[in-house]
Amino acid sequence: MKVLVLYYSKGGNTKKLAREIVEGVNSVEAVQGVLKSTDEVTKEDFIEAGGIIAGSPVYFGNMAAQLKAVFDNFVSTRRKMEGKVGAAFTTSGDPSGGKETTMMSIIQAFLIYGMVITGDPLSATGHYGVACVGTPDDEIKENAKKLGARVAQLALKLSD
Ligand SMILES: Cc1cc2nc3c(=O)[nH]c(=O)nc-3n(C[C@H](O)[C@H](O)[C@H](O)COP(=O)(O)O)c2cc1C
Repeated sequence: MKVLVLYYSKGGNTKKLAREIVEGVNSVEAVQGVLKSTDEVTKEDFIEAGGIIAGSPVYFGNMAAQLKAVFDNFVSTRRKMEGKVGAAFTTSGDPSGGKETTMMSIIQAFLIYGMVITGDPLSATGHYGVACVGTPDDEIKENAKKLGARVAQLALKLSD
């Protein structure tokens, strides 16, 4: 079982979070994390994954155009994505700069792909996903690993 960790990052903050999340995915036995940027990802990565955790910097309270373009361009995979797990992560510049609205924009795309959404577990924040201002600190990195592990566990269960 593969879980795709997909990200766009210009300055590196969101990429740092993605790296922690894929570690969490790989902590679950029988699940392989696949870390891809929006430049690298292919339609096969979508189809082969049991779950996708997608992240973007907050751009005007929304996901960056580079991630939106992947969802737009991969629409032909939609019928093959139903029932897979989807989750979101983000980094922002300002504390109230739009982290939740950005994660919701990613979650909205997953819903329309027919996917099953999860937030981060209650042992992390129990909210919309993993998010931070700027570069992730140690606590956020732990939460990122927990989100990765949760999606991996759910993807395994849903594939039964
Ligand atoms: C075009 C653009 C729009 C942005 N819009 C917002 C915003 O609406 N709210 C916010 O808090 N930060 C905003 N930021 C700041 C980024 O979200 C923040 O610096 C982020 O951590 C960058 O991630 P990266 O290092 O992975 O590229 C914006 C940055 C850019 C370049």
